[in-house]
Amino acid sequence: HSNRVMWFQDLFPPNVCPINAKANTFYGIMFDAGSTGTRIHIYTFVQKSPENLPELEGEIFESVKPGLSAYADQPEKGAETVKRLLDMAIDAVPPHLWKKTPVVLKATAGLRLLSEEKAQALLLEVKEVFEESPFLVPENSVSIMDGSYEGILAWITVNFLTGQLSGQNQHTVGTLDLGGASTQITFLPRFEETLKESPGDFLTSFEMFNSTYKLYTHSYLGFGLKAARLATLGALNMEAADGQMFRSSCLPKQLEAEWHFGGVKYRYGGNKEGETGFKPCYLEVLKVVKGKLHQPDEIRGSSFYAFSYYYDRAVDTNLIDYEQGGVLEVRDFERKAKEVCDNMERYNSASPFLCMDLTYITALLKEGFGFRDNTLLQSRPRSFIFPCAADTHKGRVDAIHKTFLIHKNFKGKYQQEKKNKKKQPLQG
Ligand SMILES: Nc1ccn([C@@H]2O[C@H](COP(=O)(O)OP(=O)(O)O)[C@@H](O)[C@H]2O)c(=O)n1
Ligand SMILES: [Ca+2]
Repeated sequence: HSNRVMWFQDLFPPNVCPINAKANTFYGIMFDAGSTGTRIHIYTFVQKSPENLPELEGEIFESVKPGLSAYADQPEKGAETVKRLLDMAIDAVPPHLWKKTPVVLKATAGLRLLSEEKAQALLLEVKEVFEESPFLVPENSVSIMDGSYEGILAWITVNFLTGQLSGQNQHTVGTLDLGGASTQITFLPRFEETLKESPGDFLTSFEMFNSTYKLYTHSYLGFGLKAARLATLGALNMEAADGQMFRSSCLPKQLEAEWHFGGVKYRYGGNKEGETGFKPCYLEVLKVVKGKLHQPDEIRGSSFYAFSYYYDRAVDTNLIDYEQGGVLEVRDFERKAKEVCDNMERYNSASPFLCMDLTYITALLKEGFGFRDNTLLQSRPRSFIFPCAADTHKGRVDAIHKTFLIHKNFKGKYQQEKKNKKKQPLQG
């Protein structure tokens, strides 16, 4: 693939990727507190001249598991995981810039699922860690991110970085993010009908680069991959699972195991005597999604950019390449689900949940959102869009995509590059 010149290589020339401090360098620290893990992004920006906007020069990334919500009952321990990540920033940012470097944490679905009380306790402890650090702590620096904002940021990132938000012919692509606890769908409606038929809170307008965008976006809480496992097992929203055994036809017959999620321990297993395989599993999973999601007509035919667990499971089952990603159809997930579920014993080296996960993805796409079998999904590794991303982060499309700050910062550079470079959108 080395002969494929990507337009963004000029945005992020490899030789400027490493972080090296210069006089006009400044930093920003962003935490993505997801339901399955906490991640730190330490960004370096460089202002080359006073009239130019600063440019992103590099990123340091690190992550820990589990996510903050696993510490629902030990908020101090949760905050400690944040502190350990923040210590990396102490090493990465030169001391004279500490006081000018903002630190922000945005929590997503894991904390949304907790009680207000437990979520606030965690956020408070994190805030304390920030305040004890030498960094700049802006107001409201530690908060739960709104679900529609989460969807919009992903959409902007993908479409901006693929060059769709500048110039005339804007062919934006919708985004599908499948997290651990929630899932987002975001697209730019082309038909008046969609705007009329959608619930009011599914539509959000915002302005960027002198255009107004009215997006369809929604975050479904409890429909992330891990939450869906619990829902399928009938164990979602159980404060204490009391050692109860949850069984499913989506799991290997003989399996009996334990699983921790959101600070709760669950026992789960296969249908020892009963049925297993794709058919009964699909029926089980169907109960979780059927009639629960809004189905905008116009998405049936359009293609989407799918990442997070869509990407992970597609890679796990060799539907796409880890480095390159690829294009697949909704029915590819179904084909794989059948293959895995109907040969469960053969797949026992992988996660015992592989059958359930693939079946859920199939049901979510088809019965949940109403996609057609042949709807195209692009699933790309994060490194495809962010070639400078740290190696540890390869294969991940960033789900929180670092706030408007960065998009604003890219603007000047991007327009400059476009003049003498043909952009190459993501394609098969
Ligand atoms: N920077 C990141 C962070 C997470 N992810 C993916 O997001 C999924 C986990 O979701 P999450 O822990 O953020 O859960 P939510 O809080 O979004 O529901 C995994 O598939 C991760 O690989 C990503 O692609 N890029
Ligand atoms: Ca996420």
